[in-house]
Amino acid sequence: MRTFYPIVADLAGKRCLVVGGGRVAERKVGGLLEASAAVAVVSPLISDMIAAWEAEGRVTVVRREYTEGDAAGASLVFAATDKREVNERVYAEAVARALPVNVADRPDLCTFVVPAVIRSGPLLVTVSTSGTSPMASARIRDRIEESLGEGLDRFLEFTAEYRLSVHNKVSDPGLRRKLLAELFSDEALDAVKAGDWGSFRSRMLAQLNEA
Ligand SMILES: C[C@@]1(CC(=O)O)C2=NC(=C\c3[nH]c(c(CCC(=O)O)c3CC(=O)O)Cc3[nH]c(c(CC(=O)O)c3CCC(=O)O)/C=C3\N/C(=C\2)[C@@H](CCC(=O)O)[C@]3(C)CC(=O)O)/[C@H]1CCC(=O)O
Ligand SMILES: NC(=O)c1ccc[n+]([C@@H]2O[C@H](COP(=O)([O-])OP(=O)(O)OC[C@H]3O[C@@H](n4cnc5c(N)ncnc54)[C@H](O)[C@@H]3O)[C@@H](O)[C@H]2O)c1
Repeated sequence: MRTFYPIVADLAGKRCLVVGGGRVAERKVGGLLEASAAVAVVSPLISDMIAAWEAEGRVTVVRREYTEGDAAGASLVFAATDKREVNERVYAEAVARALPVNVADRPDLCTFVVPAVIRSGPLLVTVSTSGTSPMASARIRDRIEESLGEGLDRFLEFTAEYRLSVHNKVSDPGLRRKLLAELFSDEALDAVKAGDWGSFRSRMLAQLNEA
């Protein structure tokens, strides 16, 4: 089995090439837009969603078949056509340019795979089966999402601010660790899941005041 290395990439403003404009390409484009990438699609036909993103100026579409050279200037390359031979040519160009490449119908050729994700504010949970079982990744993601509940984004906003205050106010490393451990306790996460962490928040703020 291949063992992948996980990274969380900043693609804001980076040119990402998606070859193909169908269902799979649309999912990849959607994920790239969430990360504010500069997405270029090359495909004779595109889905309605990709056309809508193009109309909003969020995606550049070139309506023709892929030709060698399309990957110039890209940071990431996605081969997502329904033609195995075209996907292989996209792969070959990306490899020749030493670019990371994802090939929709060939996990063996992917130099990176795309995980199933949960986003909540700054939180990003990613699930991968190392290319072997994508639907399992999606279902396991769903289970994790259920276990977290809603409202984590606001809690994480609070914890980021609280953490900064602790760092600014408390110099003793032992006390810092104690305050932060309590902030990320099971009790807190359970209260967030129940949608009722107001009293927990007040208690934490009072503790910080006294520290
Ligand atoms: C997680 C997710 C992210 C995303 O795409 O954004 C993703 N696939 C998703 C869904 C999904 N994909 C497929 C089905 C139908 C059921 C099935 O066939 O199993 C479903 C389920 C559905 O549609 O619900 C079919 C499929 N997928 C691949 C092949 C090729 C092959 O295996 O040969 C085939 C067969 C095509 C054929 O029939 O020929 C390959 C890949 N798919 C991956 C990612 C990478 C491995 C991820 C990992 O490590 O786990 C990898 C290797 C490359 C890549 O695409 O990056 C996304 C979840 C979306 C969500 O968030 O809900
Ligand atoms: N990785 C995944 O998550 C995943 C999931 C399902 C299917 N697949 C595989 O991905 C591939 C695409 O599936 P789909 O459902 O998006 O297909 P689709 O039929 O919806 O779309 C195919 C797209 O490829 C474009 N295309 C065809 N020839 C082209 C060329 N020469 N240059 C540029 N674009 C070209 C078409 O215009 C069309 O937009 C299939 O091989 C499928 O087996 C992968």
